[in-house]
Amino acid sequence: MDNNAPNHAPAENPASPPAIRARGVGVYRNGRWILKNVDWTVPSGSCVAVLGPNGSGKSTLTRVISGYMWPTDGELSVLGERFGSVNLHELRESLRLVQPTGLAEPDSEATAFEVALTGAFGTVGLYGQVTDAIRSEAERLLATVGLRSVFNTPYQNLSSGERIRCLIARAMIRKPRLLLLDEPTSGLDLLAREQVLATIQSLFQNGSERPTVVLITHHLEELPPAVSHVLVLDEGAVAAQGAPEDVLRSDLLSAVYRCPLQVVQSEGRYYSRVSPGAWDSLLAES
Ligand SMILES: Nc1ncnc2c1ncn2[C@@H]1O[C@H](COP(=O)(O)OP(=O)(O)OP(=O)(O)O)[C@@H](O)[C@H]1O
Repeated sequence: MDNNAPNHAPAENPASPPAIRARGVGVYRNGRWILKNVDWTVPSGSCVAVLGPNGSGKSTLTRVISGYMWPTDGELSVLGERFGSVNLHELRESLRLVQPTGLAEPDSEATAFEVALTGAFGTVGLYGQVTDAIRSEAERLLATVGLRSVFNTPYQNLSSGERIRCLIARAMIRKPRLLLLDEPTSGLDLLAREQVLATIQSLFQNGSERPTVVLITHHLEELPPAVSHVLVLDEGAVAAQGAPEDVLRSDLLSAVYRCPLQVVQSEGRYYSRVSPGAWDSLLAES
């Protein structure tokens, strides 16, 4: 990796502990390190992105942060609580992980509204007592993510983009302090992708109760302008981290993605353009 790759951790605010603080975090599985020596600090209330190609360790890092995978090495604190001395069950009450296809799929016959309501109880089905306050919060959140017109549509009939926005509304109903979005735009067409990105951006424009958001993605096109810090992973290690304008550089990302590309910036968004003639080198035998 380029020795000039930026490695700027965001400044820590002593008044509020960082949402995530990793020091030398590593994960060893099946005879190799799938995450290596990760130092990373995420300020509370920020929107950050984890970027990297397939197999670079993004999901592993997400699993570690959400307490579903235990690090082999290093120190990790999430929401001010240090792993090893915290009750993970209690910590998970304050964080939410949203994935297009998660382990716990919603009841497909439940309506979008009912799926959003289940977020209040952290269950797949709707078993708890639904109060008026929970109902009105679910309605407000579904409207915020642009799903007012499909309130009563069964989840199974929602489009892929509508489903992920419904899951974001579901995740937000308990006002999590940390929201992990693992490739929320995976498999979406352009409009659906932009609607999800607009949803994430809107979390940062509305209200003071916004959570810290960690967005995991392969593509720099999928970073909303709210992203203030980017962690780039390559083969389980930190390739670079810092402000988007410092990290989303053509040379750095060409090296990480093993593909000559040019990064174009426009109005807070970033786009990659594969360099003309790159295909010749991509098909060259090694
Ligand atoms: N439990 C595990 N045991 C062994 N190897 C694993 C385990 N989980 C992940 N890996 C390996 O670790 C590497 C990183 O995987 P991970 O899923 O974190 O990458 P990723 O960046 O999320 O990839 P993608 O973008 O394709 O989802 C891969 O080579 C994967 O095969």
